[in-house]
Amino acid sequence: MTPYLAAAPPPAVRVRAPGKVNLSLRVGALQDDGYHPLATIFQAVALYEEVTATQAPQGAGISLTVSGPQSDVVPLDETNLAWRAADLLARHTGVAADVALHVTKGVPVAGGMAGGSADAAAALVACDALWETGVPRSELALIAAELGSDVPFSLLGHTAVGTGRGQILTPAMTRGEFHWVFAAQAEGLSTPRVFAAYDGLVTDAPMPDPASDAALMSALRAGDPVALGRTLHNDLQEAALSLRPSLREVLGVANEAGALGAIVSGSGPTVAALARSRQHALAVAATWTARGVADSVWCATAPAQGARVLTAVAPAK
Ligand SMILES: C[C@@](CO)(OP(=O)(O)O)[C@H](O)COP(=O)(O)OP(=O)(O)OC[C@H]1O[C@@H](n2ccc(N)nc2=O)[C@H](O)[C@@H]1O
Ligand SMILES: Nc1ncnc2c1ncn2[C@@H]1O[C@H](COP(=O)(O)OP(=O)(O)O)[C@@H](O)[C@H]1O
Repeated sequence: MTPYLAAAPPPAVRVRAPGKVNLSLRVGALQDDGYHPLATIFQAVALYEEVTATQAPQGAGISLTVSGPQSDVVPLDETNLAWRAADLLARHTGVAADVALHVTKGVPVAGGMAGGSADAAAALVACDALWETGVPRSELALIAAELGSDVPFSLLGHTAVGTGRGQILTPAMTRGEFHWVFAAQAEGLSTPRVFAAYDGLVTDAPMPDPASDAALMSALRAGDPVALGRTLHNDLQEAALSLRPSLREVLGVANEAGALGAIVSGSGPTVAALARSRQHALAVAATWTARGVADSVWCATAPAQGARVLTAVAPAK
């Protein structure tokens, strides 16, 4: 009898990368390059995007599919951050960009939680492994910064201070696990629009200084969620609220539910609430759901690891 020989699967690499919340986001005045200087403290949360990069036939180029929550509103062309990441890495290394990308969404879209940036970080790591380009992490971080200000943090993960446009990172020391709840909205907010609203509200913003967050940093080092809740800060919050006034109620309901702190996540419209424990996180989530102020509610612990390979199928020998 002739043995059945299954075709070997093509080489493929699956990577996951986390979303984030800005524990503090301090924003300076608009610069000539179109960006605002930031002093921010990023924390990666255990809500993950997954990107699978599968070797495509020579000359096939890049293709992309997306699944998961809100995948219908994610672009499928060369504007997608995962696509741009594969293309940029290929140009950088001189490799032919023949790859089929699949993105599984696990972070709210256009929610101020950097889901697209996580896709870019994951695609960089996946294509680097698939193409065996061996680009060091430090160089991947520079490529990541070309794709977006939040992308280097998604590579790094955990908790870090971000300066410059948010791309210059210094890891922060933390203790223990924090319990977050997120109230997401189906309709996102555009990051440039929120920064523009900030410019309209705040004239003469001073240069942001990471030293302003000394109390927050000591709460992180102590693993003290009560102190962390009191020191959460977001300069973009009023701008996001001016564009989406209904978020005030979302913040109010979190406070009624006993959240240790509640803020708009980055440029919004997701609202992040810090809970005392996993049980308390579920209670805050239930209150948001019962009051009908969020389109979806997500619980996640933090900090979470940065972009990393989950599985890899090697080429057939
Ligand atoms: C606000 C933050 C906070 O972490 O994230 P989100 O809440 O949107 O996820 C980030 O600064 C967003 O980073 P990211 O989404 O990567 O933005 P980019 O692609 O670099 O820039 C998009 C646009 O946002 C504005 N922008 C971004 C970063 C910055 N430091 N100053 C800015 O003014 C600019 O108008 C820019 O053209
Ligand atoms: N892979 C991607 N996933 C989600 N959105 C993407 C992606 N690539 C590009 N985009 C575009 O970027 C916008 C913001 O993306 P996202 O990272 O989810 O939000 P935010 O910048 O608020 O954290 C989306 O509205 C979408 O048009």
